Amino acid sequence: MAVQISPSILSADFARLAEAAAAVPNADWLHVDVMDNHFVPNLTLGLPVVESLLKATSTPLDCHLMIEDPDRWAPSYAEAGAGSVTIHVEAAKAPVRTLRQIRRAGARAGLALNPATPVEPYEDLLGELDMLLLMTVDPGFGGQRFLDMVLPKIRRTRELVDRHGGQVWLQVDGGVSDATIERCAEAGADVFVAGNAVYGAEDPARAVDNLRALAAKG
Ligand SMILES: O=C(CO)[C@H](O)[C@H](O)COP(=O)(O)O
Ligand SMILES: [Fe+2]
Repeated sequence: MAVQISPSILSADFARLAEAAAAVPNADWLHVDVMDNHFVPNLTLGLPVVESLLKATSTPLDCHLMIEDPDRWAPSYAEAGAGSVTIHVEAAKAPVRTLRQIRRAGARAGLALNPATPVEPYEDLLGELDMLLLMTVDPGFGGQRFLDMVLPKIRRTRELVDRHGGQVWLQVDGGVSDATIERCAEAGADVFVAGNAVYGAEDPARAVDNLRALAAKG
């Protein structure tokens, strides 16, 4: 699968989200971090902002829900028009039902795993998924240091996914930068979220191109 880059608007200016979207016309997705101050100790944005963003950009939205009770909230993001909706396995009580609802509403269904959550117990869920998100930091904040300890899990997940036909995208999120993206790609990731590495750069679009080129090497 070709490399995909999903800049995280968590690292952009929240008063200028439409401009942040326009700054990366070469991105495959815009990554939207929804945090509720319960599942993670930070509060960001919710459905009304996602609805406004959908009107402001044609880049598909990759919504990463770091919230309690995703079973209740996730389908609304898909119904609103998000291209991809990812729920955390640590928070979902009925992940299969919720993933099916996301797909039925026309979005790609994603399942996210924290760094300390093993992937093996979820092998049977692969058929319900369009994307597996392996967090490479503990979720909650942008600008954290990439956790190398997740690399073996990325490798094992790539093997699992390939054994099941290779349809499921493998996304990494957290501390992905010029310095770490090749290692992630080499381990088997194909969708790369980057917040600080894109919006902390002087030229965000150039940063996307650089990340893409480095990932393609890995
Ligand atoms: O989900 C997230 C944090 O929980 C963000 O998507 C992630 O941290 C991106 O920011 P950065 O690339 O700066 O680490
Ligand atoms: Fe994220």
